[in-house]
Amino acid sequence: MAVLSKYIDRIAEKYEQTGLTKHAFSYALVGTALLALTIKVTVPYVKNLQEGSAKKSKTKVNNGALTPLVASSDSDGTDEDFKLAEAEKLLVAQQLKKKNNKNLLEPGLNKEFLNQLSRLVKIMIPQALCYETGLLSVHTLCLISRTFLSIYVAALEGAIVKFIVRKDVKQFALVLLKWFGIAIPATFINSMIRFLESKLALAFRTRLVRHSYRLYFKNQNYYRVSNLDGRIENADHRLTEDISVFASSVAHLYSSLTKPCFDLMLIGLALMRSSQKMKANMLLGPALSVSVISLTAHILRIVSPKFGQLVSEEANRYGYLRHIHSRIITNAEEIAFYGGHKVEMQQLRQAYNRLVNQMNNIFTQKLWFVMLEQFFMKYVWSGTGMVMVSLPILTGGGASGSSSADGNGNEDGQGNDSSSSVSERTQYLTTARNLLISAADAIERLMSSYKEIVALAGYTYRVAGMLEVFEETAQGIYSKATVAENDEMNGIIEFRDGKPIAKGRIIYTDDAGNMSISLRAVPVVTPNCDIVVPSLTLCIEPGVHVLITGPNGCGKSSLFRILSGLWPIYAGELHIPRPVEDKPCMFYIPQRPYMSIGSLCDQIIYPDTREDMKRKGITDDELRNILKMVSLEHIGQRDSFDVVRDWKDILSGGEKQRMAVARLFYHKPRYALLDECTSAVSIDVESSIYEVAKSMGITLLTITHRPTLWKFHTHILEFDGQGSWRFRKMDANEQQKEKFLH
Ligand SMILES: Nc1ncnc2c1ncn2[C@@H]1O[C@H](COP(=O)(O)OP(=O)(O)OP(=O)(O)O)[C@@H](O)[C@H]1O
Repeated sequence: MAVLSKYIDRIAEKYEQTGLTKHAFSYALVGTALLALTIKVTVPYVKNLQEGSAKKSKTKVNNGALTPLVASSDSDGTDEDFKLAEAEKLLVAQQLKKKNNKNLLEPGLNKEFLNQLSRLVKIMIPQALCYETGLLSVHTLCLISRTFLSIYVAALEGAIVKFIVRKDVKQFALVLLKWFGIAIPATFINSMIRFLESKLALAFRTRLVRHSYRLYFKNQNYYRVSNLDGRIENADHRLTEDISVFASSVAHLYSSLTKPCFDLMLIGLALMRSSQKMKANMLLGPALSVSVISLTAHILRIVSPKFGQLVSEEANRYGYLRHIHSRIITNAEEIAFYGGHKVEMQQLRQAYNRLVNQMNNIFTQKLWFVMLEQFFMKYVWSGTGMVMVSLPILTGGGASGSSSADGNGNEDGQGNDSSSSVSERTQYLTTARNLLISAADAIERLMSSYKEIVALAGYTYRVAGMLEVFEETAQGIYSKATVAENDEMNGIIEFRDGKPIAKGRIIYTDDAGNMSISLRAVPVVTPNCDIVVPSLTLCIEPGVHVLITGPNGCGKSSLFRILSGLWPIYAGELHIPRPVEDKPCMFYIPQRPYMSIGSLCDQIIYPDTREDMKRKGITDDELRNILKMVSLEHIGQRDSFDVVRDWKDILSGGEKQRMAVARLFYHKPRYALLDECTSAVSIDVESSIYEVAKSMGITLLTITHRPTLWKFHTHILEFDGQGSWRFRKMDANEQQKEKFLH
């Protein structure tokens, strides 16, 4: 810098000889620098504008097609970027549409935030006397002790400087020793504050997690939230990441709000006391500092970006990125068979790019805000602090008298007086300076906690929103963006506030003599409110084995979802026998069986636990026998019942289906809902499975496309795919259908 200015000076001198003054030269230099800066800022902006309009015109020419036209002159890289940007825009548009549909408030420091926060606080601190309030009390005690220690340390440092100025070695050594002594409790309390903050965050998180897990598993909410309701995209992210960040920021905010408040209160008192000692005006300094701080805080509040919204959007995008990753992991084999890595990678890149864009946006907004914040806090406040500290000395009663005595070069006694007053003033100045630094630090933390509060609003919105949705879906209140009300539905589905009302009833029968399942005018309606079958009325008695047929998408599996209570019943009545302990009424087996985490035994008894199995008095030998019934005895011989393996990957498709049937034989329900559950099992094993099931007294409701299974059924329910259906007894010829087909 110095070399540069010398060089500029020399050039200016040269030009002075030609008649150009130094002033004119410096004006020209500053003007050129400003012009260069303006060009640097405006040119990229104008370029961006031009590119934006060029892209717009490109898409217009394409007549609104989703993929934009690719100009032949463009390089590959630009085309790729352009396509990604377009795909990203589509994603943004989709999310915006969803947001508009949700019609929810944006997160921020408002009444809604306070309401949501108070609801969450009640969950995190359920009683006045609990583990959390204990932690909070100890934490508060530590914070107060820390403030007292800071004031004491500031006073000690003032005394150290006083004894240095007085050249009093003995006293200096004594105070220094005290200063070291106090360091031990001070550092312990500092570390304790951090420890308690982490413990508090974990305690809050645990309460929230337990509460939300309870809700998540209430009334099959884990299914309803993702299948029947469209408000929460990634429940897993909200249940893990968001709750954790929310709990940490609440705990952090507690200490970053309370400690500065204590600091300010006690430091203010200490400062006033030391001003009083100096016989100066006690109120002038605090009044000045309060007005400067409130003015700067007001300016900062006005110009502060909406961090709450920004953080919430970032969390959304991060959640989406994780969602895509987990989809790829879940469907890795299918994607690999299709060779779909290009499409999947593009989707990942898009999701990542959207996250990066949002993060960049936050960084840019933070850059200018932090600059202004630092300017106020580091310079404006320091200046005010200097004025505050000097005011008692400049306006104080004792100061001027002693300085004039000093100046006149008085006798020894007066000389001693003046030197002691100088050391007193130095002590005051050092103590006041230290206290002011602590106070400034406290105010800075208070101001930055505003940002934290706004960010917390974002997390509160996501966590409280999740709990709200869980509570609603548990009660059967769903909201889906794709649901549209139209005239055709009016007779069947009733809408209130744009949401469909499930008016149908499930009635559990306790009559041991009537164990039939009956549907009375029940419509089959999808979660999007599409009516698949307008009205279904039938009665299935025990021993009435029903074969369900019809074209794809006609509502066969949907009927099972209604019977199992997964989908709401919008009208009519469903009568089912009340499930009694140890004997479920219905047991559903899907085409793609689910393998749980655990041992071979856990697979067979799912969803029972080992304790349930013991209680029912079922032995390992019986399990072996069940495995034999489904021709899986080799698995039982290969592994012990207790060995834990990844059964999803170890068993073949057919073996997994047979394992699912083993569960049926273990539970022995009244009715079995079999949804193409033996499609990968060989025909001979399949036939023996059906025979065993019937011999166990299980009534079969089977969806199948295999004619070989017809003979095991007595009735047939046929859907035509247009909403009509027929339920009738099968005739003898139909039962022997397989023979006719051969
Ligand atoms: N979760 C869902 N959300 C919205 N619509 C759904 C959902 N599940 C199924 N549907 C729709 O409901 C209709 C009936 O589906 P269902 O699964 O009952 O068909 P299906 O008769 O079992 O067909 P397939 O023989 O192909 O298994 C279909 O049009 C399907 O698109």
